Amino acid sequence: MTDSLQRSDLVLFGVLGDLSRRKLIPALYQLDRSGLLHQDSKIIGVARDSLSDSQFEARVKETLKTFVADEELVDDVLMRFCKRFHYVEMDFSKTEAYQALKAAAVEDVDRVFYLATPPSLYATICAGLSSHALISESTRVILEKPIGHNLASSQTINQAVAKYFQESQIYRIDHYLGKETVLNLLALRFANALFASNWDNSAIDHIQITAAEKVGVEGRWGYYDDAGQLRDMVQNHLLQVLSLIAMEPPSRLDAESIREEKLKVLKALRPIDAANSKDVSVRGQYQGGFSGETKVPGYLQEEGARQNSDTETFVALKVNIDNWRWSGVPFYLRTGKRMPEKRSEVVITFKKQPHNIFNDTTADLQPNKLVIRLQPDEGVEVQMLNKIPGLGKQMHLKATTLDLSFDETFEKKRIADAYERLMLEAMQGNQYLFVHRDEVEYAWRWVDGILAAWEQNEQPPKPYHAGTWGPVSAVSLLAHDGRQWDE
Ligand SMILES: NC(=O)C1=CN([C@@H]2O[C@H](COP(=O)(O)OP(=O)(O)OC[C@H]3O[C@@H](n4cnc5c(N)ncnc54)[C@H](OP(=O)(O)O)[C@@H]3O)[C@@H](O)[C@H]2O)C=CC1
Ligand SMILES: O=C1O[C@H](COP(=O)(O)O)[C@@H](O)[C@H](O)[C@H]1O
Repeated sequence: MTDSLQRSDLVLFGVLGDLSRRKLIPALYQLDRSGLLHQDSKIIGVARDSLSDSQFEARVKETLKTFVADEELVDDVLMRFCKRFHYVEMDFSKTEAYQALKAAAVEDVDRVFYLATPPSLYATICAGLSSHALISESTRVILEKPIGHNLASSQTINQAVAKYFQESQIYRIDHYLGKETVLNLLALRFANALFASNWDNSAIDHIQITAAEKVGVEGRWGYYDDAGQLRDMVQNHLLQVLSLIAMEPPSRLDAESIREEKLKVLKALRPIDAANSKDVSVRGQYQGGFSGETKVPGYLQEEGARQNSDTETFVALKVNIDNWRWSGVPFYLRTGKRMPEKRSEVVITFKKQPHNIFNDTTADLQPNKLVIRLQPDEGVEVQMLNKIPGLGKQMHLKATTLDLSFDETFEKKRIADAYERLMLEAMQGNQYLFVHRDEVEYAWRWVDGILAAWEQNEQPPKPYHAGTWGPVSAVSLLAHDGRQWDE
């Protein structure tokens, strides 16, 4: 399988960090196990701890034992995988330290630099690489999110990186774009005439996008308190999902065509400002409560918490897209920590039939729904009405579900983690699952407007108990329009 693969080597900055341990190293291992790493590809791990190659190898093995299922840890793959690694100790902020990397990266191959570091280091790292002639035309750089804290800081980062890399060399990660089910949105929309012809305001009543997490902020209070749920989840993941659902059909399945269409959606988002933010946005912050059976602390009682923080851990928004296709179709977005369950899904509610000929008192003509379960239990379901079998003049209807679970339909085929797909695509030089600079900046422009409105209107987060679906006002947001969240 590796014959058709392009060789590229990976340099992983921040190889000892949380993201590398939990996601990147396990994902690279899985790619190797699936025969998707070129046989000669090398991985250089870079961080500032002083470790010999054998100490580093022990860390890699320990990471894999923790984050890869026992039955997937195969001895010969593990041996091959560890042989690919080399560790370089360096302080990223010191220009002279890049000499050590230069000495390790002697082969003349395509190279991908993955910056799994705080974004404040991106410019410094790019400058260090450049000063040691480690960047060529074929070099690519992967940037982790968040790209900045607002529009201004994201522009600063993007400009700094652009001094050293062309846009075609920059791969901005949004890991939702690597999820199997998020990609399936493209198949669902553009491979099925059934949906393609019903995908606008003539057929759709409204759309809900939920990304609920059961966990709290865990050990990430420092980072999270500075960000909040709007910056952490809406600015990137939810807006990317929304863009894929709302965009016009791209003419080709390539980076340029898809990104152009997503960008048009971002440009068409109706601003949320001080005049409307109280009507169309809800902020929440969790208090103590229960996660399943377990009692859990509130946000302000988490380890490392600063008292009186008014950072939101929940956001609900009513979003309008001001264009021809979506005029009059609201998109309701919600995302939060410490929800009752982990669930990300898109629910498309179609319009009701204009007239009921059935005269069935047991069921009014409930609208059809298309539910796209992004995670867990990945799948697609269509809710529709059917006749209950039976003789008699009177027809009785029943709400029924056509449920296509990926697990059953595709015979329990393993679903690859988003980072596996994204690293594979970056190493192969395919940019279509990565975010263009303009998308990042338009998303920030819109999000900055919401943040400014919250500040101007003094909209503090409303409390909700851990283990619930957010503050009551999130329910009112839809109730006000005669709708309710899909549970
Ligand atoms: N963790 C996650 O789940 C997610 C993380 N991200 C993003 O990924 C990036 C990395 O996050 P995460 O792994 O959590 O962060 P960590 O702080 O856990 O890891 C950062 C790594 O960079 C190293 N580092 C930092 N400064 C220097 C320096 N000057 N010289 C050498 N090494 C340095 C750290 O070394 P040391 O330990 O010595 O400080 C560590 O190995 C961030 O941009 C984050 O926003 C995005 C989505 C999810
Ligand atoms: O980027 C992030 O995403 C995770 C949620 O990702 P998921 O794939 O588990 O849905 C979130 O927990 C984290 O706060 C955020 O930074």
